[in-house]
Amino acid sequence: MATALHFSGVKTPCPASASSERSLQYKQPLWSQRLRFATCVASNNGFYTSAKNFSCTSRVLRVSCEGGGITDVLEKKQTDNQCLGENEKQLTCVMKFGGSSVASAERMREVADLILSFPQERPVIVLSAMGKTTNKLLLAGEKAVSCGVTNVSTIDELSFIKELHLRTVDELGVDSSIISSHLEELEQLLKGIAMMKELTLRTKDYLVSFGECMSTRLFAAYLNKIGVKARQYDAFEIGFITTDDFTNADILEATYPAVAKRLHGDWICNPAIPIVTGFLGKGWRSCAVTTLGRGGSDLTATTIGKALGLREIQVWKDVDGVLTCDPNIYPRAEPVPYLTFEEAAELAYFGAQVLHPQSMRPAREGDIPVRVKNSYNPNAPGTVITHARDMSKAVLTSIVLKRNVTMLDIVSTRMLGQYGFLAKVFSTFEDLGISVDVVATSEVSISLTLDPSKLWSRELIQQASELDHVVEELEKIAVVNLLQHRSIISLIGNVQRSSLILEKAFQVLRTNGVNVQMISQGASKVNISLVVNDNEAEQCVRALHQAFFENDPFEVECGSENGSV
Ligand SMILES: Nc1ncnc2c1ncn2[C@@H]1O[C@H](COP(=O)(O)OP(=O)(O)O)[C@@H](O)[C@H]1O
Ligand SMILES: N[C@@H](CC(=O)OP(=O)(O)O)C(=O)O
Repeated sequence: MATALHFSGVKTPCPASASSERSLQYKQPLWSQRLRFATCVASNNGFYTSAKNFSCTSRVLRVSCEGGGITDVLEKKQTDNQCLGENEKQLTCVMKFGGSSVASAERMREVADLILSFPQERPVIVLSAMGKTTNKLLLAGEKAVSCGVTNVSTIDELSFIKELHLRTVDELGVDSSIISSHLEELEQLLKGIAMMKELTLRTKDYLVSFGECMSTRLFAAYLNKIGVKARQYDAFEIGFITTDDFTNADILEATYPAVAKRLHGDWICNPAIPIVTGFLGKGWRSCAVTTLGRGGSDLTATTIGKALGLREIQVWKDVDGVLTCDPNIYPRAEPVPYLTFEEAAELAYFGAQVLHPQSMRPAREGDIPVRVKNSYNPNAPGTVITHARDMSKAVLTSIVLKRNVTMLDIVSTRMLGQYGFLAKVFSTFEDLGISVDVVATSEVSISLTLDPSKLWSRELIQQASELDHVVEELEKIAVVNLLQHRSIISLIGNVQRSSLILEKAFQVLRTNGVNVQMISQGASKVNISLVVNDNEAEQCVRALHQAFFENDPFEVECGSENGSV
């Protein structure tokens, strides 16, 4: 049945006219009036016709129909799934907003408006914790270990988190009961840590989960308050099944069908925008809350994208996309318009904080484009990451820096031609559970770097003794030189043009008096890695950026037409 459209926002006066098109402006976002789920009908002096071309942006509804003037616009209310049009039965995309995008009530309002400005989408929203909440929670946990139970309530970071979330409740005008039990439980947990004088990896994951659990509840409540039907989900309750590697868990295959069933099923039964906690999962054996590694909400988003076979995965950040280098090292970094999954994965793995290292895998497997956008500057085109792109003109795409890397030079004590040397070296690392980043070998020696993220997840003292242990084990078969405070500079680009890249890179490094201690061209064909001293690394990145992206006479001299030099 057609009923008059009662938007709570005030319509701008719009006299009846002979025009076949009407634009109506509303104070409230139209989406919040659930117009998305309505069939719009235009009335021509009492004769109702299905509106042709019914479109709306956030606050403007534009309706046109054949056969004369429109005097009113009516909607057919949707009450249940029977009313979902065939193409409305699918969610369309996932939009992930990182901590910087939801750092305050004001930012949450802007993000809500941003989502509503895509009325054609039926998105799944993934959120990180507000601002720097995850860091604060970890610090609070560390302080709790030694501060004594009675002092827990005075931990600065706990006060900060409480104040931030309660202020956000107030400013958004939502009910504080949606997060009050979480805040109480958080304090109890910190008291538990203080009592035990211990913060295990498992407890760390449970502790940081409060950040995402609260941000999603706040945001869902706000959407519901402004009339946009939204439903909050804790990822660990809807099928995000992971390994039990606390602080760095991997998503297991069972996740995809479970998440699809839950989100799709709920949408079909009772459509409401899903608001899902990023970063969190549930260990398959422990059944405890796990986390996917720092920045893991990107992986949550791509996992949902693949699970539901969505059209696009959007990750909204505070930068205009993936940039030519870290803007904190060199502010003149430029957005990269297109990347392949392989380039993006390599970039993330080698240290570009902008994407989680594992996040490209589900997107690549599902062949779903990932768009990296700026929530502070939505009009910027951002970066589109797909399976393939035109590489004919590509030389260098981005420069990435990974600091504080440990390098090992391992020289066999045996004669040339001794088989099994490489196998012995790598089995030592396997036994110790340490992964290796960059490798260069000759018949009797290996230089390699150790993945710092695997070491970082351990206590500092443990790290030092693990390194001693590595050296001890390797010294049974080789002379080992442990070199710390190194950096890996990764040149992500078209390795088909490696000679050109290397020629140019080495000229820059020589001019800057930098000695490269190791070089490796990965099998991926998109990455050349150079190892230099930590204290020279940032200067190298800036000089390389200037040479590759800012003044380019060199390419004309060295590059040949077909790309090989
Ligand atoms: N190559 C790069 N391109 C874009 N941003 C980068 C790059 N390297 C480092 N960054 C940093 O990554 C930040 C965005 O990632 P992150 O903080 O994880 O975003 P969010 O919390 O919004 O998901 C940027 O603010 C920027 O400082
Ligand atoms: N809050 C988590 C997860 C995350 O993905 O955050 P962000 O999207 O802000 O990088 C972290 O800080 O690691």
